[in-house]
Amino acid sequence: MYGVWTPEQVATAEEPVLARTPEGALMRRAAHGAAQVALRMLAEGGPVVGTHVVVLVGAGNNGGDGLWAGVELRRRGVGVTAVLLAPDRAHPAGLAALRKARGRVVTDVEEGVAAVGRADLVLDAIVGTSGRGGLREPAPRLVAAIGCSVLAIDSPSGVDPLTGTVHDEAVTATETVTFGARKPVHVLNRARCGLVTLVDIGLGPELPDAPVRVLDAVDVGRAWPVPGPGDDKYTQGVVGVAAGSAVYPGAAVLASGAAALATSGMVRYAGSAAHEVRAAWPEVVATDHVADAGRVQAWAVGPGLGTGEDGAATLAHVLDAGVPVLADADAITLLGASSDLRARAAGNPVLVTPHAGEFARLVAELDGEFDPAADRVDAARRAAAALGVTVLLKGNATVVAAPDGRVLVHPAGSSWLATAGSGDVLSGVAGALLAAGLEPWWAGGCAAFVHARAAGIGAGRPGAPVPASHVRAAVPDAIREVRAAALAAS
Ligand SMILES: NC(=O)C1=CN([C@@H]2O[C@H](COP(=O)(O)OP(=O)(O)OC[C@H]3O[C@@H](n4cnc5c(N)ncnc54)[C@H](O)[C@@H]3O)[C@@H](O)[C@H]2O)[C@@H](O)CC1
Ligand SMILES: Nc1ncnc2c1ncn2[C@@H]1O[C@H](COP(=O)(O)OP(=O)(O)O)[C@@H](O)[C@H]1O
Ligand SMILES: [K+]
Repeated sequence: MYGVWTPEQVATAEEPVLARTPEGALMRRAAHGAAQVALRMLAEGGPVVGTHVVVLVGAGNNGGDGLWAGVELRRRGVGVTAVLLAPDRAHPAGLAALRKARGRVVTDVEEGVAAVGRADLVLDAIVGTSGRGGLREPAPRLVAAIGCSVLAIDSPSGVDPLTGTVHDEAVTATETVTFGARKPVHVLNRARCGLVTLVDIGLGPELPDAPVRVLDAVDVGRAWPVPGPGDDKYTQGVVGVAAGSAVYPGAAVLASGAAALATSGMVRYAGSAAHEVRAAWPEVVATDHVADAGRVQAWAVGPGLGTGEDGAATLAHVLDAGVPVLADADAITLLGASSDLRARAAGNPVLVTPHAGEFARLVAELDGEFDPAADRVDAARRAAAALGVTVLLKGNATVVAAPDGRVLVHPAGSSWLATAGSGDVLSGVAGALLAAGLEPWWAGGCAAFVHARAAGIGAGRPGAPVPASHVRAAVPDAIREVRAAALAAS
């Protein structure tokens, strides 16, 4: 597990470190780390001596990092051109050092555009953690001229460091090198950051508890339920899947199957697709109504359920059952439209798994601002607090927010999971984990992790779509992988 800190928290942590280190030392540490990454990137194309790097230098300390990194690159025989976007405000010491190292300094925008066009590598030192809003001219013109690899210093300029949202013209980095701590942009917008390298500049002891965390394979493997010698099918937790429908049985079949593959206890199914579920998964005990389903340790409710009276009655039944509940799809729409159902869920171990559209319906009747497009971590956290349930907001970066404020982010490796039915697979996996006793925040985080890995494995070789049934089929291999990681780490 690793932590992610807000730019504000990182700035606060920097203060005491700045106070006890010689002036400029922290920036030199950061710049040294950036230069190492730049040299590695250059070396991938052959000898670094004689290559040409352009540093886009903004007005703040981010520009200072870029200038000092340029100084180190000059010492390694790299040609360096610094393009100053705000010539009067470029970091004075860094600029003087680069001039001394015989780096070229350009202030004319046309000259800068031409230099960018000839570069082997661009260092984006336009703006870092203090960047706000869209890039101001002339930055967009220079960014638009980039045609080679880019190393973003701290964060890709034009992408909000706190939320990962993109404003107009922004840098798409091949790699990003960051300092002291990862910031939200690095997990919320992987596509813009590329590979992220973290350089230690000694902030560790000064950082508070991480407001956002990211699970790794070892965490997930350690948390995954494994039956012991004394276990039987009941003691491992029985999961009930309340999904439909006879017309569209796919959701029920996908969710039930995923539940059967995720943990080894028992799956019950209740709903109008009982016949189809039984045919596809003979091990699932299927009935038509939740009232006849028998005892379960958690319910996964919603996919294909319908949003009419029957669906509402089913949801009310499972929310009153006194066991953890995973609510997805139609169950989310029903919750959003009924304060009575929301009251039954609040304060209980409930995990809701909306995509963007379902999230909007879920919070429609709540007071306050919930805008995932502006800040998905904040939106999920507020929704979880307001509803008193754990919210897993789906998307390229999945956010899992508990009502007590804990947040996990799972950055997807690719976007192939955005395929019909893959959410039903996630429901089955997460429901099974709830039944096995994981609390909703962990169940959501572990399910999202294994779901994404299953998509990668199910696709076979990377670079092609993966249908939801292949994602489901790859769940056991994904579990094997995280368990192997946990065993290797112990
Ligand atoms: N405090 C320190 O000693 C350290 C700071 N570090 C670096 O310093 C950075 C933060 O430095 P600063 O706080 O000076 O701020 P930045 O350099 O991130 O940005 C501030 C400057 O960018 C301009 N700016 C803001 N938004 C803009 C936009 N949309 N378009 C164009 N220009 C924009 C502002 O007017 C201001 O001049 C970090 O990202 C990191 O790279 C590192 O060197 C580590 C140590
Ligand atoms: N752009 C994306 N990149 C990666 N994963 C995505 C992206 N968009 C959606 N997903 C994931 O795909 C799944 C889609 O779920 P959902 O929208 O409920 O689909 P369905 O209802 O068809 O089953 C979720 O796990 C979600 O996090
Ligand atoms: K930058």
